[in-house]
Amino acid sequence: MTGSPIVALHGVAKRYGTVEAVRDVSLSAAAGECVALVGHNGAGKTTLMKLMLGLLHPTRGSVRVLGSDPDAGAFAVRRRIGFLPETIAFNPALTATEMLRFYARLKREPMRVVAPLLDRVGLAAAADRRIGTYSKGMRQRLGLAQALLGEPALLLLDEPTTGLDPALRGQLYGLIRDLVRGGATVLISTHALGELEGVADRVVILDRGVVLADGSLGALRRLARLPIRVRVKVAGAQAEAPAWLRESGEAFNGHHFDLTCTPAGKMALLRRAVESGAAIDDIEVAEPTLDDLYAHFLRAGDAR
Ligand SMILES: Nc1ncnc2c1ncn2[C@@H]1O[C@H](COP(=O)(O)OP(=O)(O)OP(=O)(O)O)[C@@H](O)[C@H]1O
Repeated sequence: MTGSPIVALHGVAKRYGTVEAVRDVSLSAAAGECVALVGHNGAGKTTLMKLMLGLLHPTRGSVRVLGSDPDAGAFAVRRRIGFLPETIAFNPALTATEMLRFYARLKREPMRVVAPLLDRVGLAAAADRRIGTYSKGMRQRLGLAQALLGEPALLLLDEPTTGLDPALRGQLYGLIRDLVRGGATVLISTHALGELEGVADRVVILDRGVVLADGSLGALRRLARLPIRVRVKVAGAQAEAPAWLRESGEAFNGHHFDLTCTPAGKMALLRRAVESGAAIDDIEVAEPTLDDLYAHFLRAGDAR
């Protein structure tokens, strides 16, 4: 990380009455970094974003955004932040152009930025249609255009892919990657760790207000050391399979054996299977998925 972080939280807690929504959270995001906040419902993702926006005051700890305390609410800082809330309600009677002009005025941005922004999010052709006629994906893209007003240095996107089909999700993540390449810092909250490959530089896994893990997907995979599953299909009957396979694998479905190995042991296992020659018909290797990784950290959190 170079320079001072764009977002820095230290020992942050937030209570709503008796509910401890966030407990002792420390995290940071550098310029040009995409950080994902991943957690189930109620994990504290939205609360963290609201703290970063200065909409909430922490019960404990410190929050710094773009070098300032967001609680102070300085306009110069707020205009450099873009926010896409989890649910955004637009006036259905207005067109996208009218709506975005309204938001541009609030952010003191010139009207000339509106048309290029709508083009950037793929809404140029529908710019003068009433928002009431828009699909969920189109409304979400309009929400993103609103968040992008003023070329923000920091973008907070609260569950931006909820309700989007896989193609639209891919487009949204493409846009996010472009913004990050352009130097913006992006924080995305999501339930779906599986979507983040190639998008998030870092992932912060949250559960019930606590950070369970924080690192790149590669680092989290190394930390979790989840086993690799290998399914071996034998050519003949299971009883005639090579002894090493019968001893170390679990017979499955008449012609298969299921085995697990560590990443370091994978090649040795595959060589052994290949050396068994015609006795083995096929080998399937299933690396742990991101959903497996997420489940692992949640289990580890439960055990604490
Ligand atoms: N204004 C509030 N008053 C009381 N409790 C609240 C308030 N806002 C949030 N909470 C509680 O704080 C906890 C964290 O909520 P938060 O909305 O931050 O989670 P989240 O991870 O964004 O969840 P989701 O994925 O459902 O949006 C939850 O238990 C929630 O019920």
